[in-house]
Amino acid sequence: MSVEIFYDDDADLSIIQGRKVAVIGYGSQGHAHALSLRDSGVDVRIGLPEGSKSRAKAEEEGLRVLTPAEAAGEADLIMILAPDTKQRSIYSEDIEPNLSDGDALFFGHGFNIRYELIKPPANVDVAMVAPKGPGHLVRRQFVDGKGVPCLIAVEQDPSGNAQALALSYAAAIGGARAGVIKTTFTEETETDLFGEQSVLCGGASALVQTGFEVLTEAGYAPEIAYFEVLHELKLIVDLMYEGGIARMRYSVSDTAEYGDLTRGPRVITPEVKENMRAILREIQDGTFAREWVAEDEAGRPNFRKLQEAGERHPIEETGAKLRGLMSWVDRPITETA
Ligand SMILES: NC(=O)C1=CN([C@@H]2O[C@H](COP(=O)(O)OP(=O)(O)OC[C@H]3O[C@@H](n4cnc5c(N)ncnc54)[C@H](OP(=O)(O)O)[C@@H]3O)[C@@H](O)[C@H]2O)C=CC1
Ligand SMILES: CC[C@](O)(C(C)=O)C(=O)O
Ligand SMILES: [Mg+2]
Ligand SMILES: [Mg+2]
Repeated sequence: MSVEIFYDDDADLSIIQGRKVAVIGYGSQGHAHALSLRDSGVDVRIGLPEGSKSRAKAEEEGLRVLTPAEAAGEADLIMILAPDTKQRSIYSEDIEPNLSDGDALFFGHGFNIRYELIKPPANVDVAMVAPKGPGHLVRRQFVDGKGVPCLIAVEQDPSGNAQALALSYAAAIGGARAGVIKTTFTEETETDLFGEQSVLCGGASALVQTGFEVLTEAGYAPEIAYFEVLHELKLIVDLMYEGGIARMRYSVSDTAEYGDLTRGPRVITPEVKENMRAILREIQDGTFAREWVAEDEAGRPNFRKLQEAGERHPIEETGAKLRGLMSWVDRPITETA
């Protein structure tokens, strides 16, 4: 199945420049969208509750900060970039009462629409602009004249203009420099959850931690294990990013390539593929979404326990020490890029 990919020449920036945009939330994605929209000549205000710790960061950048309800009332395009689990209540309390004919409701991820936690009225456009990358890098790439690819989707289109509006928004945050692919809320949500759980975050973290454990439990120095399975992973992935797996295999030694081809399938066995399929089924049938919403409503006890265990993993102590000696690696995450 072929996809439609759009670039800057396909987008009309004046469409988003003609709207009053409210960005609800100023975290990883919120700050990136808000600052890049502003730098692209868009009229932006930020919606954050009184007392939010993000308020000071947005104000330091000279952005106008209102409450979510005030921002939604003023704007004719509302982009929700608060945590997925908070969006349902923000929508019902602050946004829904402020929606009018012709408004557009935008999302950075399809979770709340796909799992029907938010059901917008028929008179507003509902669309998505989902960058395929962490927000701090979305902003960093924009500032560097580059861009992170984005997915766009349209769920409701009473204006008949929702796709052009989403593409214009994606261009304003740098996405159309890299490529904007048209998809659906369902496809974005399911592939995004699968990617972060199985490969990008869950799979990669578990692979690195397990490799570190195997080496250190066998008596090798933690510093050597860290460089081998974590630090060098970025250098290897950089080659894949630039030229695919083939370029990485071209650059590593024949010995490494033979080990890759013969041992890789012994690590990622058919059982691992079955596990990935089971994870995908839990995403598709709503099991994961129900579990995550219930965990959040219960105050996230299991989430916190697992976070603490991750922070206590010995690789973190070794890594902190080594990164502290490489000033170019230990780059702080900021909200200004
Ligand atoms: N992180 C990423 O890179 C990516 C995220 N997304 C999607 O973007 C959305 C935002 O995620 P992310 O950027 O990670 O979120 P973060 O957790 O980084 O930031 C959330 C922001 O929302 C604010 N917030 C919390 N409660 C409210 C509220 N009641 N009203 C308004 N604002 C509130 C927080 O403020 P405070 O400081 O007070 O907590 C914070 O500024 C999600 O849909 C996510 O799936 C999509 C692609 C990548
Ligand atoms: C990979 C995690 C992500 O989906 C992202 C940065 O794209 C997220 O939800 O943060
Ligand atoms: Mg993602
Ligand atoms: Mg995600």
